[in-house]
Amino acid sequence: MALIDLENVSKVYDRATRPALEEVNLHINRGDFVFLVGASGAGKSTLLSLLLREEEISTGKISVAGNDLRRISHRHIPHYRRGIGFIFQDYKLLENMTVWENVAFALEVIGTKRSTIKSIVPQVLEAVGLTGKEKRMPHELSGGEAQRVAIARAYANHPAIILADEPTGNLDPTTSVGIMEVLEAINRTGTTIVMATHNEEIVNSMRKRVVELHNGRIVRDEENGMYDSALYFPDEEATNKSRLEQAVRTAREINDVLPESQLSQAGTNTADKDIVEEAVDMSKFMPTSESANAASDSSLTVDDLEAEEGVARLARNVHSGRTGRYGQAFASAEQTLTWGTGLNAASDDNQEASQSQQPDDDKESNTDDEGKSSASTSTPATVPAPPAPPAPPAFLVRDEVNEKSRVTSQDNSDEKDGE
Ligand SMILES: Nc1ncnc2c1ncn2[C@@H]1O[C@H](COP(=O)(O)OP(=O)(O)OP(=O)(O)O)[C@@H](O)[C@H]1O
Repeated sequence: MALIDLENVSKVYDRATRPALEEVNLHINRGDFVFLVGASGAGKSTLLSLLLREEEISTGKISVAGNDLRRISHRHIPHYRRGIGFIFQDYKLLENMTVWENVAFALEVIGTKRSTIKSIVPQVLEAVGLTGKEKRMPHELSGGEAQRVAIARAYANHPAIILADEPTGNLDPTTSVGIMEVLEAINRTGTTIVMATHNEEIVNSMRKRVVELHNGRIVRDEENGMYDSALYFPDEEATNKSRLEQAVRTAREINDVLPESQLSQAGTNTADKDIVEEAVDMSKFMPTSESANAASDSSLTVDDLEAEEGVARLARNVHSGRTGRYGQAFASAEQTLTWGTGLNAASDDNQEASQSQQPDDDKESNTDDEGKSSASTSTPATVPAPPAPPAPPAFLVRDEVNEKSRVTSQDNSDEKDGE
């Protein structure tokens, strides 16, 4: 059984004229990263609300970690939610608490020991690049920093699942890259992430699984998917995207033989020109077929190569010098791969240092204000080892999901150490 299972799920809100979700079947495995896309009103938030048990399904069945959500009594809902981190578009920080307290509070309410909280909070804050900002109040943070606090809070308990509803919705593209770095790194520790988004750049760059909703129904469920679907909604833009993909593949295939100048001249009308320009732009970052073959097994496909890159490609696309779909001008990649070195495996030294170290608001962190990093790396963030989690919620222990997730995390951390 998958970690998250929806079987013929429908949701009709009171007084609604049509179902918000209709006959939805969806299976999400442990460790998956899933983008939920679709037009406004398609049902993305409703799906997340059902998973969080904020709303109840009308018909069908949802199982999360083996728990039938219809059978969870109201009294047990808070307990159920301990295994799930939730990130909102508008952060929902506690305004009268500092950064440190916001994260600590999330652990306190689930009964985590004070000593454990003292150990975990600095680790997760470091992981999201907020070391040095512990004493700040939410109103003293940039949007990106506030969202990092929200992520730290959601991840502090090392949940098996993180649900995110438009986490970059209020953020500029540069800041969004940093947020996606954090989410990607968390996902690589074994946490399943389901993220509703309208952000085309992110979806197209990261090439994760894409589930598309339309009028409450799933119309597409695609590995390494793109934001637009020419298949289902063949409007001009989607068609152009699809052609762009084709152009990119072609550019890759001929990368070795066709000079860039000739490639640039290939387009004749405006749409073609845009596509070819973008293809040329992207092809600069793509390995030639020779180097790809040398570096990997000959069965490796273009899709495989694309799927490998994720946030790095997002950063490149965002910083390629082009303006974005919404006309933004982008800063350089060096300025935005901000969240630093990730979370170190919790050595005794580290823990002692972080426990004894009082947060210092003026202390320089590797991330200053959002988008002004002192880190001068152009490589993607390293995979963090997860913090040592507090006692997991009983329902996840029962299903052994959290245990497996932690094993995966440990594996990842070991792998990273060995690299
Ligand atoms: N609490 C509610 N009561 C009644 N109808 C609702 C409620 N919440 C959502 N709906 C309706 O359910 C449908 C799906 O809404 P939902 O918020 O899930 O869409 P969405 O895909 O998340 O949209 P957006 O991208 O704008 O956030 C819409 O028709 C919406 O009007």
